[in-house]
Amino acid sequence: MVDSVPATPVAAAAAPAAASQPAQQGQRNVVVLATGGTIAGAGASAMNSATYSAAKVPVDKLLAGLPELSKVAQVRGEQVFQIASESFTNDNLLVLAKRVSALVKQPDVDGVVITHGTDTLAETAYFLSLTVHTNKPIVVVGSMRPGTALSADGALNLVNAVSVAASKDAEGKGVVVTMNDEIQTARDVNKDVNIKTSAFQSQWGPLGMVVEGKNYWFRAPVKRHTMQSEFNIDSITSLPAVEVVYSYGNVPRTAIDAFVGTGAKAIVHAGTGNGSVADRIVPALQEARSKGVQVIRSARVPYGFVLRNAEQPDDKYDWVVAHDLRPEKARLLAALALTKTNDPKEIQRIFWEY
Ligand SMILES: NC(=O)CC[C@H](N)C(=O)O
Repeated sequence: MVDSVPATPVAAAAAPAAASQPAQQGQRNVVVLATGGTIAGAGASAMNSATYSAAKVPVDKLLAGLPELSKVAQVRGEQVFQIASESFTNDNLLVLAKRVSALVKQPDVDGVVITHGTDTLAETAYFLSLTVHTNKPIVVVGSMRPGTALSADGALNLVNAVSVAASKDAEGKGVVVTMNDEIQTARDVNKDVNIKTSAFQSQWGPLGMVVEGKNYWFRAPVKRHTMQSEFNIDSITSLPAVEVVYSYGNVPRTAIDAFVGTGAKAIVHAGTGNGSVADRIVPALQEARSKGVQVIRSARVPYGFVLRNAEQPDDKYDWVVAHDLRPEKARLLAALALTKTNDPKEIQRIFWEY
């Protein structure tokens, strides 16, 4: 563990804070909301690409270390949290989304960047895409190596994020993630690889690339997001409890019963294969449903998607399928759906549309 923040190649550049650099004419205004993660991490030496402390470097220092930002946009930073993203809670999501929503309403803000740990970055990005009503670009970014490491990836990822957030051509494309030169849509992207800088992947492919400050778009998202969303963070004050139960050979019903016992409103089953459910736990899920708990059938298999009434009779059991959403993203969509309805047909409609 590293107690203090050593001088870093990024931070040691010691340029004036990007926010205080003179504005270039016609520059767009981007706010960087910092939440922690490796992009704000620091290791003991340049060799420490994987052994380091996340969430150490404050946003002002991060921006000051990147004078290139002043060529891209007029940038100012805000420290919202300073945490590793595996420790994100529902409350963190609500606080962050409400701050983003407030900022995008300001006429002097053209785009917002969120710096974030990579472990749950895709969850936060998806939550923002479901709940913030705006056409302005929202970009979530992290890094796989701390700024102190050789070949650190955070500096370019952040410059790319600000560049996309400042772009007119990114308007209306929803929340995106800029890692490894790619522009990914929040809904589809996941952290699929650890250690490597090519960590963020989508089975449907990136929307485009950002190279030397210019965006190259190849496709656009078709699922509902931001302006088309029926969920709005401005009217959400808490999220219903939705929990994930992971499946495997010899799985017991213990976790399902425990979550029902602690008052879960929905259980997302991370099933094997096509979202299959072991015979031995089907009764536990049926009992949960009979007590009013929603059952959402997803898959632990990363690619493909779960079909309704394949593997299990969803119509008969009154269950919902998670489409192609990973269990952790299905948790978020189910929680938002439950703020509106308790009808599994409506919840299924929501899972098809978002
Ligand atoms: N690469 C990272 O950002 C991982 C660091 C940490 N586990 C986090 O998610 O915040």
